[in-house]
Amino acid sequence: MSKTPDIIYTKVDEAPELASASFLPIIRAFAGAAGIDVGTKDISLAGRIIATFPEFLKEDQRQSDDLAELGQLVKTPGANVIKLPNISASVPQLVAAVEELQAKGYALPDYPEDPQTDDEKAIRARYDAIKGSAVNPVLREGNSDRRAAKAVKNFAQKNPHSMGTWSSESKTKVSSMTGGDFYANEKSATIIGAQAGDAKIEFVAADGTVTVLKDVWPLEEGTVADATYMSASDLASFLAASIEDTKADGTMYSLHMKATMMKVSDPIIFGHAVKAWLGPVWDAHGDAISAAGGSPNSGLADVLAAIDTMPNADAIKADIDALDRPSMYMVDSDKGITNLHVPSDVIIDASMPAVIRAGGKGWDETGAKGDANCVIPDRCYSTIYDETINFFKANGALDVTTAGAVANVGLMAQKAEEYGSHPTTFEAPAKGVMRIVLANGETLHSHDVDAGDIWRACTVKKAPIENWIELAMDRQRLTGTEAIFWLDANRAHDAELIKYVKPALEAAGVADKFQTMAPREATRQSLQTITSGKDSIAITGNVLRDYLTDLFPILELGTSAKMLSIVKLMKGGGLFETGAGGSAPKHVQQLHSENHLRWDSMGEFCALGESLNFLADTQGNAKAGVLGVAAEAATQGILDDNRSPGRKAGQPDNRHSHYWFARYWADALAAQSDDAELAAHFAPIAKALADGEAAITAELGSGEAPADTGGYFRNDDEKAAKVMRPSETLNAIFA
Ligand SMILES: NC(=O)C1=CN([C@@H]2O[C@H](COP(=O)(O)OP(=O)(O)OC[C@H]3O[C@@H](n4cnc5c(N)ncnc54)[C@H](OP(=O)(O)O)[C@@H]3O)[C@@H](O)[C@H]2O)C=CC1
Ligand SMILES: O=C(O)CCC(=O)C(=O)O
Ligand SMILES: [Mg+2]
Repeated sequence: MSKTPDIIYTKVDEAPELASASFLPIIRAFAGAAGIDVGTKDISLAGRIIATFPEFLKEDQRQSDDLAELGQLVKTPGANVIKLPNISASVPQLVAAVEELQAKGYALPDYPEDPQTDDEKAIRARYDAIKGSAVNPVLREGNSDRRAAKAVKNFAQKNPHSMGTWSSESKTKVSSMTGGDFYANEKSATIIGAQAGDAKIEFVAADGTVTVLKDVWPLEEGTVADATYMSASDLASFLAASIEDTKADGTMYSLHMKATMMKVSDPIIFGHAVKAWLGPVWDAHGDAISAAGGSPNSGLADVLAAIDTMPNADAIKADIDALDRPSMYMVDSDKGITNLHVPSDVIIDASMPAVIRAGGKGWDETGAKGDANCVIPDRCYSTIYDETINFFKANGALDVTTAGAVANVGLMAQKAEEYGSHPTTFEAPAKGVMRIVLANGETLHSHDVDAGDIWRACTVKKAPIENWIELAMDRQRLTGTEAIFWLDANRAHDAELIKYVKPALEAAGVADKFQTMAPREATRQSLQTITSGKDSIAITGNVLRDYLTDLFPILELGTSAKMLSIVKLMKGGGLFETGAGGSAPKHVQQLHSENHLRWDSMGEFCALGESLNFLADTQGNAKAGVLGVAAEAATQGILDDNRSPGRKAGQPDNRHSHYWFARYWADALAAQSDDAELAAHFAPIAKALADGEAAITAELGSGEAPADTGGYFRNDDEKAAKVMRPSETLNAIFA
């Protein structure tokens, strides 16, 4: 068996993958000089699709299941993985990726939108496993430590990004249900003694017939197990009312969900919103639209495309146009893409901070800026956005130049909480009872449900909870700052967690260093703390980890892409995620049309330094330590000299920032005295990089439209290398 590389750098999609075409060869050249082997694993959407269907493909088209291999590796002490953001695909994205691969000669099966035969159902199940957030939960075998490196925070304070102004007159608000939601119906318990073992999830129909929905659901001792549901009829009433409410306010309508991460429940909720928006048109034509292949769960775009194929398309569209609706928050007003078009276009962790950063503003169909009604049906976490908006209305926008930082310690390991609930989420088939039956025959939780109610169960295991509390204690001790457990004693699940947290803090004698507050109160207090220039640590569950590590960085730094994002794996390895941001589809479009890549690799720079230092610490690899310290100096150099990419074609872009990173890195290695061999090796490289500056920056170009990388979901490696490594002078230095 071949040796596992010292560091694994993931192959992903979209902008970060394009950036890798330029940056990875540089990393390999530097690491190679120190005898460090950097391998790759393909976790891209296209790669995962190809790995799933070998029997449809020619021998030379097949590829290994790298995600599964990586999923094993992260459970070993030697793991050292740099994980870039990958696509968590909605159905429209998945279908587009399959179509691109088919056009490239991969004889993949079509995605069965409406599977009928057993074969189609089996194919659909295999595709569904690729859908949504299929990667992160597999790799996150540890809890999350996300924060801005000191240098990054200092840079943001000295170079504040643009922020919209907040007025106390703003009509922007968050709207949530007042009952019947997941928050209202949650039940939670900790598994003890004979309750442990394989549980079942069952649906009991009104006539007593029992259907087993999940046969083997292992629940270990100490696991916190929850169940809850959202009433479909309460949701529908709420959505209809929220449209009227938006009209009365004179604002624009927007819906904010996480259809990628919550890949079962949230597309259903999204579908309800599409149906509510279409109102009487859906009532009249819904069945026919469905028969024509239109699925509201896939968004308004999918429904409109189906209508286009119908004989009475014009009449239906006229009815839609005639609806009395408020204005709509747009994803792209130039292209007519509404908030309801595609479920993956408006992802709450990025979309709500965008509205808040802009001073509560969105853009409507005409491209006009205005206030928005931000509809977030469930109340479990919507309060954080509501409170943030209230805070800025009362106090004005955050002053970036003086604000402190909110770091996050997030409970994430082993598919913690809601983000692990996909296999245990069900739409109730009829009126009846949903229940969890334990190994000992006891019913743990049960709910009376109606047809269409969205019921889900989820768990968090004991070891991850204990590890999370320890991580929180470590971070608090190392920083000495305010530290808040964002837990709501009135919420069933949080109350179970508090039973772990309180005694653990008391046993360690540090209870006085921590506070526990419900999300709304914790939001207010954290905003007060950073407004006064101090720092806070938010210790949260998995969903708030996701939301807060975009919300605060986007307010404080302008983007979450610059965050340090460390996952201390529970088996001893390290997973270094690059930033908290996504994969920025807009950036790819800009590269293709203008040959400018505005992706900022700051997240990769930070992760690289951490990964090398981790290699030094865990493997006693002194050369890795020298490279790691030098990489940190290079990151500092990028910040000090403002070498990050500009947004517009013609400005220095991602490729330029990699040149500068290489140069600062080589300078630091040449200048250090801990390793004479490395210093001698890098001295001539540093000189060549400096001497070549004029030629290299000219060759790197930017703004010579268009650029062809040979694909969107699957680039042609040679073409991508040509676009992303256009400087012969630079390439020759690392040849
Ligand atoms: N960890 C992971 O694997 C994650 C994956 N995703 C996936 O990414 C895709 C898009 O997600 P979405 O949440 O819409 O976010 P985007 O990737 O579109 O990011 C939102 C905006 O943030 C800015 N941004 C993000 N990263 C960078 C960067 N490195 N450099 C400069 N600017 C940056 C860009 O602003 P501007 O356009 O103004 O330049 C961008 O448009 C989806 O497929 C999603 O599933 C999302 C989150 C995390
Ligand atoms: O896995 C995903 O889809 C998104 C993850 C994410 O947004 C995060 O962890 O911040
Ligand atoms: Mg996120």
